[in-house]
Amino acid sequence: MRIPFVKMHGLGNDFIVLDARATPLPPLSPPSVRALADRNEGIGCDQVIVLEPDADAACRMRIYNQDGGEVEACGNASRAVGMLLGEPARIMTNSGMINTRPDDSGIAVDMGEPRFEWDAIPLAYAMDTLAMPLGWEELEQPTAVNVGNPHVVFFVEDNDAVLLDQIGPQIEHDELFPERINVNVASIEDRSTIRLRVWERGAGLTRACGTGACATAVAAMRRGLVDREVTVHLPGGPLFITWGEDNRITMTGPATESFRGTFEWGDYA
Ligand SMILES: N[C@@H](CCC[C@H](N)C(=O)O)C(=O)O
Repeated sequence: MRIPFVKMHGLGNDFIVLDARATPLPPLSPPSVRALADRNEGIGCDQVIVLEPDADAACRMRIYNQDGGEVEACGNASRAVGMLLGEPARIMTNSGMINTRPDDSGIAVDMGEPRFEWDAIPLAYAMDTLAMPLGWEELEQPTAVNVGNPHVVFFVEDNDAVLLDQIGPQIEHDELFPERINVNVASIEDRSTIRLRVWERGAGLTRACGTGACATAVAAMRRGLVDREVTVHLPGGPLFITWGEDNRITMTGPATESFRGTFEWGDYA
């Protein structure tokens, strides 16, 4: 059985998008996701995205990290799927409904409301005035933010100097985070500009992370470091983030289709 796919990216955070709205796909096992995502032997991507029918939305978007794990949210994939759908659209995810609409600079996504603590982290550690009681080198005073998926954000003088490929996996797998976590290191440039690098749970260093940009922006806003509209510069390019009076986050940025193709299901099942 040959399966069609669309290869897409948002600022270099890349996806294989499988459309199961009209024709259901066989269930995707973690080994199948890992094989598809493999950059040497598969198609290659950071996340595999599966679109399924949904009674209340244009589709249900299911998100699988490169390591095979299914997760709740993906900002860049939301813009990519929003671009595929074209019109303003409602997309159901494992963390709830999001809304996308075409915009002059790409796709704008209403990402919903942030939460600054959650069950996976003791409240005391989520307070941004406290240092983590752990030996995470120069990283301290984290803010824990859930924007559909879990993030921890560290503000440092120079985020390019942080050895994120080494410390990122340590924090991702720290016993403090039983669900594991996305790790953001950010530097404030001025009241409307943030530089950000992200170690993504289940995918490692990526060129951009949309939910990471949202989490970092609201963490910086909550600390009073920036205004309520910021540009977050990631290695792959900028995202524009606002946090409205209604407590909702809007993310705006580009989405790109790279190519389309088909693959033989049996090679990846
Ligand atoms: N790249 C994504 C986030 C994908 C999921 C994340 N790695 C997680 O495990 O929560 C984005 O653009 O938000």
